[in-house]
Amino acid sequence: MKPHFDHVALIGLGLIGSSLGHVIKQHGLARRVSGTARSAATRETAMRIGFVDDVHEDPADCVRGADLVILCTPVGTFAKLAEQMAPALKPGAILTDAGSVKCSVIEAIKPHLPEGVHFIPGHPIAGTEYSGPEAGFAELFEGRWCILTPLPDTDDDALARLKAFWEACGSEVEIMTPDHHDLVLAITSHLPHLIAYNIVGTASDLETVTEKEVIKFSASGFRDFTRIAASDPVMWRDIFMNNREAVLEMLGRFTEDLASLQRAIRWGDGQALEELFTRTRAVRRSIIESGQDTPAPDFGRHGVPSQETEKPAKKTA
Ligand SMILES: NC(=O)C1=CN([C@@H]2O[C@H](COP(=O)(O)OP(=O)(O)OC[C@H]3O[C@@H](n4cnc5c(N)ncnc54)[C@H](O)[C@@H]3O)[C@@H](O)[C@H]2O)C=CC1
Ligand SMILES: O=C(O)C(=O)Cc1ccc(O)cc1
Repeated sequence: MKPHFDHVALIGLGLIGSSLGHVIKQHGLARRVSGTARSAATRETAMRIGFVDDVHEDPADCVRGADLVILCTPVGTFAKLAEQMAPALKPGAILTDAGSVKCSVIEAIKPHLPEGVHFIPGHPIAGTEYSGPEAGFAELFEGRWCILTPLPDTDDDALARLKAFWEACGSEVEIMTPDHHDLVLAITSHLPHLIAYNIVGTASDLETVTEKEVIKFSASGFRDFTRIAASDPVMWRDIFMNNREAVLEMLGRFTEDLASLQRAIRWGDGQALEELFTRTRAVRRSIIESGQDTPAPDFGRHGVPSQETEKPAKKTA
């Protein structure tokens, strides 16, 4: 495939950054791929696996001369990274991100944007509960959606180039406004994670049921929740801190609906339960028919679930 960009810079080399490195290399989408990571261990791992050509500790060194820069760190880091990178960004470069939230990301980055840099927020709806540089794989984005939320003044040509890049990574691209993105993802991704974190937390807090029993008798429903609740704590802390309004709106609706289920159980209203369960089964069928149900393949399971993978390098005096 003809390179889409000459030089791509990946800021953050976890699941998303390493998967992008792999797919860019596999399909020859760039002549050179640079990466930033805070720790020497992550930089060494990235070079050993070979999904980048060079690594840097300083994000400004990484983006110098790059024509596509992709932020792949937790969304709470974006403002500081944008400030650090700004003086080194090349005029005409495209700056994008993979963050799971869009409105607050735009607010965080826009004040630092130098003149002539095309900023196009993005979000691949593709992931696993694994994190770190060993979790990535080239097929992560295949058949998955990637949402782009261009700003009113986004350059058409830059948008077309970024869209073509994501398509070459295997994704289908959908364009929407940042507000709409945050509302849709609040119900389809953020709330399900909150519910998973909550139910696994509740189960582990139960005094009358031992942790051993929770593990031993976990039916597949609970096990599915534990997979989601093993997702990176820092990444998800940042998502909830940065999509507050939309998550609270959806949580309000969710708790109202939960209360009506509680009422149906209390008053023995089996018909209400059956009607809802029939409706939800149809939703599941539609997802299967749309082809969005394929789980991430096993080769995406080499990272680290449920713990931060890269600690910042200790400062030496
Ligand atoms: N994990 C998933 O399933 C998906 C994640 N996303 C988004 O993509 C972004 C990256 O997520 P993952 O790759 O999954 O996370 P990850 O935890 O696997 O990787 C993030 C990397 O960034 C590093 N990092 C943190 N702060 C940094 C800083 N200030 N400077 C440099 N590096 C720093 C971390 O140490 C880690 O190595 C997040 O914004 C997340 O919301 C989007 C789609 C799916
Ligand atoms: O592993 C899962 O179930 C996910 O939901 C992955 C995921 C996590 C965060 C995103 O912003 C998009 C996709």
